[in-house]
This record gives sequence, C-alpha cells and structure tokens, in this order.
Amino acid sequence: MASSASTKSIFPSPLISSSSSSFSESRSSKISNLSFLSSSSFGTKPNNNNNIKLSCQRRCFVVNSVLKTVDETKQTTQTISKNNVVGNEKPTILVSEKLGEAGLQVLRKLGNVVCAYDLSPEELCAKISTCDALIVRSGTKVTRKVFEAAKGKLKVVGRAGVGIDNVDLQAATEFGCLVVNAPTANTIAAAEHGIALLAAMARNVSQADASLKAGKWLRSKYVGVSMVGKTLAVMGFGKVGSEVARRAKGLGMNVIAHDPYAPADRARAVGVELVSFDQAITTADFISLHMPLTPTTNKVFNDNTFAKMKKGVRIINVARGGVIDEDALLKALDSGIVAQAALDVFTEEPPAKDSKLVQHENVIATPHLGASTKEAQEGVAIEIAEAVVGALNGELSATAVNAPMVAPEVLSELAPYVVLAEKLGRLAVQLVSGGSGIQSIKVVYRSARGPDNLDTRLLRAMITKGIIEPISNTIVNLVNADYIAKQRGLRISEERVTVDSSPELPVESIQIQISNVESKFASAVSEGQISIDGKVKYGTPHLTCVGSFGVDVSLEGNLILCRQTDQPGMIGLVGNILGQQNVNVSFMSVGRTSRRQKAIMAICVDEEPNEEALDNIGAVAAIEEFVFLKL
Ligand SMILES: NC(=O)C1=CN([C@@H]2O[C@H](COP(=O)(O)OP(=O)(O)OC[C@H]3O[C@@H](n4cnc5c(N)ncnc54)[C@H](O)[C@@H]3O)[C@@H](O)[C@H]2O)C=CC1
Ligand SMILES: O=C(O)C(=O)COP(=O)(O)O
Repeated sequence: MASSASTKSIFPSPLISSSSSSFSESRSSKISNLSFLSSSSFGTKPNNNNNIKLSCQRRCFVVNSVLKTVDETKQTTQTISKNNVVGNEKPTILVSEKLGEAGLQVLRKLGNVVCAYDLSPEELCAKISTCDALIVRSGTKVTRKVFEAAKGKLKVVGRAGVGIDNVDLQAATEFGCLVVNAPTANTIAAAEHGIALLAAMARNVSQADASLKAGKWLRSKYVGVSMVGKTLAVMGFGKVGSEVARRAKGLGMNVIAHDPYAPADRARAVGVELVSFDQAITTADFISLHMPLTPTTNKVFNDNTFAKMKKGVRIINVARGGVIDEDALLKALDSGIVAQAALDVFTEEPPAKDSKLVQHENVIATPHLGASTKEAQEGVAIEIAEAVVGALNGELSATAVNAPMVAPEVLSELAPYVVLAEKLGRLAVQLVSGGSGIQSIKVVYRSARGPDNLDTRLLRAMITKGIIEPISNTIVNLVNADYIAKQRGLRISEERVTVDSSPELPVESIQIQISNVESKFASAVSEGQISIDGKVKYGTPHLTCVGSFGVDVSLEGNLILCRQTDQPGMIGLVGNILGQQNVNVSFMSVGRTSRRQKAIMAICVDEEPNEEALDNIGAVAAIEEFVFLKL
C-alpha cells in the first residue's frame, strides 16, 4: 500500500471560468488509444490519430445496469444514455419461432419486433446483423456463424424454454452476447407430457387408437402393463424430473432418481431416493429422462448401458434426443431389452420420415410437444420477453445462462464501486507506456468483509473492461470479461486485505497494480509497478493514491497528473493555463511526500484540453512530468 501524503483539494476551482460543454459531450467524442507500445513517456498529449470512438451504441448491458443504479446515487445521466444498449433507437427483436401473443406484446413496447419463422441458416445469418435480440425455441440453431454474422450487433439471445443446447454458448460468450432462457414456465407442461407418455405407453393408447381407427378391434393385442408398484427411475432430478417423480408417486409407483448434482434433501422431500446411475438403470421398470444434453450426457444411453437394464424396461424421453444413442435404442427394442419407448425428442428434429425408431411398433412418438400447452406457451413467452427486455434495458437477468448472476441487492450495493473499478482500470492502462506488454494485473480490495460477503466478479469484470476497452475494439462486459482477459494473456489476480473499518461498506478501497511495464508518468510507479488506488466517497468514485502519492479527486471528466517540486503558486499557474483555454476544473488535489519536496497535482477537467494548453503545462519549468488521461 502506498504511503499517504498530505492532500489539499479545491472544488470547484475559483480560477477557472465555467464552460458550456458537458461531460457527456467530451466523453462521446474520443478516447485516447493508448497503445502499450506508445513511445511517449513524458508530457503525454492525446494522440488524435490513434483515437477510437467511444461509440454511443457501445453495448454494456451489464455495465449499463450498473450505471442505472449509479444514477440513483446522482451520477451523470448522460453517461447512462451513452452506455445504453438501446440508445435513442428502438431495438430490433427477431422472433424466429412461434411465441405467445402476450410475450410479443411485452416486446413491442420496447422495440421493433420482427417475426420470421422457418428461416434457413443462411436467411438467419443474413438477417441477424440488423437485430439487437433474437428469440428462439428449440428449432433454431444459433451457431457460431450466427454470432459472426451479427457483427457485434446482437446483444441478447432469448431461449423461450429451458434447453439451450441449440445455442452455441461458447460463441455467445466470446462475442459478449448474453443468453437468457425461460426456465420455469414449461416445467409442469413437460412433466405432464412425461406422465402422459408413460401412461399411454404402458396401456398402448397410441397403437390401439390407430388400430381402432383402421377398423380393427384388437382387445387382446393391446393388453398393457400396470404402473402401480413398479419402479420408475427419474434420470435428472431437476425441475421437470422432480415434478414427474411427484406425479408418479401419485400413481403408486416406487420412484428412485439419479442426479449427481441434486440435493438429497430435495429428493427426500418428495419421498424419492437418490441412487447411482447403475443402480437406477438396473433396478427400474420404467426410466424417464430429464437431464440436459451436455457433453457428459450425450449418448449416455448406449449399447453398454442398455445391456445393464432389466429386460423389458420401458423408456420415456422428454429431455433431449441426443442423450440416447438412437441406433442402440433400436437394437435394444429389437432384442426386447427395451420393451417400449415413448419419445418426444430426437437427435435430429424432425426425424427422417422413414425413421426406424419412429416407425417401430413398440415406440410411441410425439413431435417435441413437451412444452406445448397453451398455458406453458403463454408463460414462456412472457418469461422470455421480460428477460430480453430487461437485458436490452441493461438489467442483469435472473435467467442469464452465460453470465454470473449477481443478486439485485448486491448489484445496487456495488454500483458505485463498479464505476470506480472501471475508471481505475481505464486510468491504469493509460499510464502504461511500454515494457513487455500488460500481462499481470493485481487488484487489491481493502474491505472489512470476509470473502463470503464480498462478490468481486463484477468489480473484476469492470476493471478488465476499463483496461481493455481503451486499447482495443473489443467490447467487454460481464459475459465475456474473463474470457477476453484470458484470450489477451492478461492475468488478473485478486487479493483481499481485511481492514478494521465498517462492514457496512463493501469495499474501503480498490488498488490496481500493473507490473513489468514502463509508465508514461513515472510518479505512478511504486515498488516497481504502476499502482493507483481509489475509494467511493459520498457515492462517487475518487482517485486516492497515485504511486506513493496520496491525492483525492472525484473521477469525473478527464484527469491531468503533474509532478512538481512542492512550492507556492503551482495550482494557480496550471489553473490559469486551463482557464485561458476555457477548460473547466472540476476537482483538484495535491499530494506530496513532505513539505517542499516532490508533489503531484491531480486535476480533473470537464473538457479535453487542446494541444496548446497541454504544451503550456509541459512548459512550466517546475513541472517535471505530466500526463493527460481520459476517464
Ligand atoms: N420436451 C420438451 O418440450 C421439454 C424438454 N425439456 C428438457 O428437459 C430437461 C430438464 O429440464 P429442467 O428440469 O427444466 O432442467 P433442470 O436444469 O431443472 O434439471 C436438469 C437436471 O439434470 C441434472 N443433471 C445434469 N447432468 C446430469 C447427469 N449427467 N445425470 C443425471 N442428471 C443430470 C441436473 O443436476 C438438474 O438437476 C432439459 O433437457 C430440457 O431441455 C424441458 C422442457 C420441455
Ligand atoms: O424448453 C425446452 O427445453 C423444450 O424442449 C421446449 O422446446 P420448444 O420451446 O417447445 O421448442
């Protein structure tokens, strides 16, 4: 920790005339692209040739939400609109599969809703670059190609249902696109369909119905089996699985379940015993599948596992076709290991018209109808529409699939710290002038709270955003922050220092250290590394330490750091130079090691000083080095 020197702050500077241009205007213009390899190390000025736009459309749904919360702490509203996903334009929401009207109405209140069903992959790719959001069910494959074709425009994919195996989550994360689903509204529908298939299969309802309609009366052919007293193995004891179990118990079945991740007390509450995979499949008379399709569950029912089952077992699949090796199932049906199968889902949907599995006399099949009740579809439509609208409005979604979920109360508490984290990251990277590239960043959180009471993921993501965005075109948000950092070879380590302050405050201070780099402001280097500290004061982020110099400025607008020998008149000198160029000082602070020794001046300015002003500051004899930084 840098030793703190005495500080004096002036707010606002009485020397500087006020200016009409606002923070938001200066911020929306340009941001210095301070490359790691930038050669200037002294008296740095913004390099206009290397500027990148801080785009108004920049997507920060996560950031955005945080800034919205910050608004409540009286931060600038301009910043919020700059970062707003939607900006002034209505977002375009592509709905590629049938969605309930109630959900469409929710979407129409926010954006332009385009319903285009049965798109080919090529048509979807052609359309997607104009869309801010895409809403799908299980029939649309949202592949890497779709994210590539979106060219950064697509911010959220909403899956109107549970299974997200049709969305390339890795690609979504890499492209910083949030994926949300609607995990609850179709649970009962899927469970009821499972039970419907179980009963229909046990009593040959489909086959008997078809035969009767064909003019036959085959009572002895369609003698079924009873369910009462039989053992049902529920594979995957999640939302659907547990509802199936509950219902099957009502039918008098003995229910066991296999789910390596399900809590035993939840199973006990339903009166179900959790057992191993082998125990489940070897003892069951009926096996009902309710696990997601993942690399682990892919074809988990195969020749080997069918061979272990009780001869004459009956299988229901309302989960995903891919969890069964369909060729193996066909063989097991032919050999009689599996007496019957009831399938709602298939590896390929729709399955081939002449699919031997679908045509098998001991198979009953439905075209992926598990979620298809009126009630479930209305519920799912509203659930997903609200999640997508929330995400587009910058709220953190409770159903985010590829982003850490942060509870709303944690989010609101951390809001000002999140702004601080991003600004510190942004400042720290601009202090780097060269070296072997930024590889190792350490973040030190000083807090009275224990690790369990301080979730730093959001803060780390925002530091990453602050560090990476000024030096690249990459959009960083909570979804992709860790991925982008890793991809760029950035190691961000975190340390918590327990301090004896109020645990009411989540964080007392945040320090960012960057090692193995050179700095364009040598005074920012302490013990061989660039080091800056910040705190939240009165709800706003403050810079409190640069290298080993204590300062105190509110982080708004832009920042000038000067090092000089402590002497009278310095504030006035620099203030005058800025005032002559109509640059308004919003905050100023001086930190020094000791009287008349080295000191640094931290000056926050509303506007971007022009080259002349910066040259004039550089020409002040007592100023040994200075740097201009964009916040
Ligand atoms: N046919 C249809 O229309 C519908 C199908 N579904 C599918 O049903 C499945 C379950 O949905 P929910 O219950 O809502 O999801 P869920 O996430 O609540 O439950 C899934 C459960 O599977 C467990 N699981 C994960 N890996 C497992 C493994 N290797 N072995 C055993 N269990 C494992 C999880 O721990 C979890 O408890 C999903 O695949 C979903 O896509 C859901 C709704 C409708
Ligand atoms: O929610 C799920 O996982 C389902 O399988 C439902 O799929 P669907 O929305 O009916 O295409």
